Amino acid sequence: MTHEFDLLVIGAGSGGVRCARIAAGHGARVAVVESRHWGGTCVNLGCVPKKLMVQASEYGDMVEDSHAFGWNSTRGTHDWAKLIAAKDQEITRLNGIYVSMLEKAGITLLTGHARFENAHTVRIEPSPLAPTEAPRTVTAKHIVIATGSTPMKPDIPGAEHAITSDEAFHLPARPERVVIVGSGYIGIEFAGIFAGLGSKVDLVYRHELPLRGFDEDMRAAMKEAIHVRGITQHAPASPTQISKNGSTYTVTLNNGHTIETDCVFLATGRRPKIDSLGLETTGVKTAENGRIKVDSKRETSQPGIYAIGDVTDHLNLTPVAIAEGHNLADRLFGKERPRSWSLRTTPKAVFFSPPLASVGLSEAEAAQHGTVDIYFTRFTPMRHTLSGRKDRKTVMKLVVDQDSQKVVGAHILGDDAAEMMQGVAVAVTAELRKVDFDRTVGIHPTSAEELVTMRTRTRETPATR
Ligand SMILES: Cc1cc2nc3c(=O)[nH]c(=O)nc-3n(C[C@H](O)[C@H](O)[C@H](O)COP(=O)(O)OP(=O)(O)OC[C@H]3O[C@@H](n4cnc5c(N)ncnc54)[C@H](O)[C@@H]3O)c2cc1C
Ligand SMILES: NC(=O)c1ccc[n+]([C@@H]2O[C@H](COP(=O)([O-])OP(=O)(O)OC[C@H]3O[C@@H](n4cnc5c(N)ncnc54)[C@H](O)[C@@H]3O)[C@@H](O)[C@H]2O)c1
Repeated sequence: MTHEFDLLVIGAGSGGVRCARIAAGHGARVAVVESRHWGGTCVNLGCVPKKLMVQASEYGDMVEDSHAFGWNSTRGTHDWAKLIAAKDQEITRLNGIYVSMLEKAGITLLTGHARFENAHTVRIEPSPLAPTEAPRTVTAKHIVIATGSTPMKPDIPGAEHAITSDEAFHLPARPERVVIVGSGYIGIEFAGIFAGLGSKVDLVYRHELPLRGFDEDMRAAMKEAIHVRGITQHAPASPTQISKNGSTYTVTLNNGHTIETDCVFLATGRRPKIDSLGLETTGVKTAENGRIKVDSKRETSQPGIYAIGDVTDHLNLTPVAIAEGHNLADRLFGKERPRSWSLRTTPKAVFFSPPLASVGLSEAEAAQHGTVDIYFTRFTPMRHTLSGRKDRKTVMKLVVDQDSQKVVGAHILGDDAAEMMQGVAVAVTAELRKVDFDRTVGIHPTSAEELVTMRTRTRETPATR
C-alpha cells in the first residue's frame, strides 16, 4: 500500500519537531500535526516562559544588592501584567520561528487533534489551534507519537480550585499569597519565582527534604536555600482538602494545620498525554500511568509506530526528547550512523535562585557500585561577601569512584550552577578521573574554580552493594 507520507509526527513539541526536521533533511515526505501550540510545552508552557520568569524574579534582590556596590537604586514595584505581556510576545515570536523552520524544511503542517483510526491512518479533528478546520484523514508508513505530558492533580476535595503550571503562566495578577504543593522541579522553580516577585509563599511537600531523587546533601542544601529565600516549608505534609471562601482559599494539611491563601498551585507531577489518541485501534501498549511502552529503538508494541519524549515518561527533559527524536529520524531515514547521546549522563538543573545542577550519580547511587570518595565544599560566593547575603551559600560536591578514581557525579547549588554544569557534564561523560580535574587550571576569581581545587577528600563512603 502506498501512503501519503513516509512519516507522520503527532505533536510539534521538542521531540516531534526535531524528529520531523531531521527526517525531512534525509529526504522523507513528512507531516506534523499539532493541536494546541507550535513548539510544544517547552516553548509555550515550560522551559522558556519559566526561565524568563525566573530571571524576572531575580532583579529585585539584585537591585537591593547593588547598594553595597555603590548604586543608589531603589527596589521599586513589579508589574506582573507587563512581564506576562513581554513573555507572551517572545513566545509568539518563537511560535512563528517554529512554523517557518518546519515549512522551510518542506514539512506539511497540519493543525488539529490527531486520533488513530488504525496503525497507519490518523484522523485530524478540530482543536483549539484549528477550531473550524474540516476534519481530514492522513496515512503514513511510520508514525511517531510525540504528544508530551500534561499536569496531574491529586484526587482531593477542592482540587478543582487549584491551578497548575499551565495556568500559572497566565494569571491575571500575581497572588499576594500562594500555597505550592510538591517539591519537584516545578514546585521549587515557581516557589522561587513567586517569592522573588514579592508573594508570600508556603511550600508543602511530602518528604523531609525536597527534590526526591537528587543527592541527599544537595537536597539538604536546597532546603536551606528555600528557607533563606523567605519561603515557609511545610514538610513532611500533604494537602487533604482545599476549600474556597470568596476570593480566598484554605488548604488543610494531613498534620492538622491549615493555610489561608489567595492561590493554590498543585505541582504534583505530570502524566503522559494519550487522551483521545485512539490507541485502542492500534496495537500500542501503555503502562499503568499511561506511559507508552517502547523498546530500545523507541518502537512501540505496534510495528511502524514509535514514541519519543515525555509520553514515554523516561527522562522528561527537552534535550532528551530532542535527542530521541533526532536519533529515531536518523535510524528510520538516514544513510550514515545515527547520532547518539549519552543519556546516562544527562545533566539536570532546577532553576531556583540559586539554581541546583547535577550530572551523573548521587553519593547513594554511586555507593551501590563500590566505595566512593566524596569532595564537598560550601562557601559564600564573592558577590555576597559584599552584598551582605552571607547566608546565600554555594555548595559543590564531587562523587568519585574509589577504585577507578573516575568522577561519576557532580552537584552544584549556587549562582550560575546550570551554566557551570554543562562543561562538567562533558568531563563526566568522558569518564575523566579526579586527577584530570586536579591538573586543570582554574579560572580566577570564580566559584567554578572550586571544582578543580577541591584537593582534600571530605569522606569515604563504603559500598552498599
Ligand atoms: C513548567 C515546566 C517547566 C519545564 N522546564 C524545563 C526546563 O527548564 N528544562 C527542560 O529540559 N525541560 C523542562 N520541562 C520539560 C519539557 O518541557 C518537556 O520534557 C518537553 O517539552 C517534552 O517534549 P515532548 O516533545 O515530549 O512533548 P511536548 O513539548 O509536550 O510536545 C507535545 C505536543 O504534542 C501536542 N499534542 C498532544 N496530543 C496531540 C494530539 N492528539 N494531536 C496533535 N497534537 C497533540 C501538544 O499540544 C504539544 O504541543 C519543563 C516542563 C514544564 C511543564
Ligand atoms: N528545570 C527542568 O529541567 C524542569 C522544570 C520543570 C519540569 N521539568 C520536568 O517536568 C517533570 C514534571 O515536573 P513536576 O515538578 O510536576 O513533577 P515531579 O515529579 O518532579 O514532582 C512532583 C512532586 O509532587 C509531589 N506529589 C505527587 N503527588 C502528590 C500528592 N498527592 N500530594 C502531595 N504531593 C504530591 C511529589 O512528591 C513531588 O514532590 C519533571 O519531572 C521534569 O522531568 C523539568
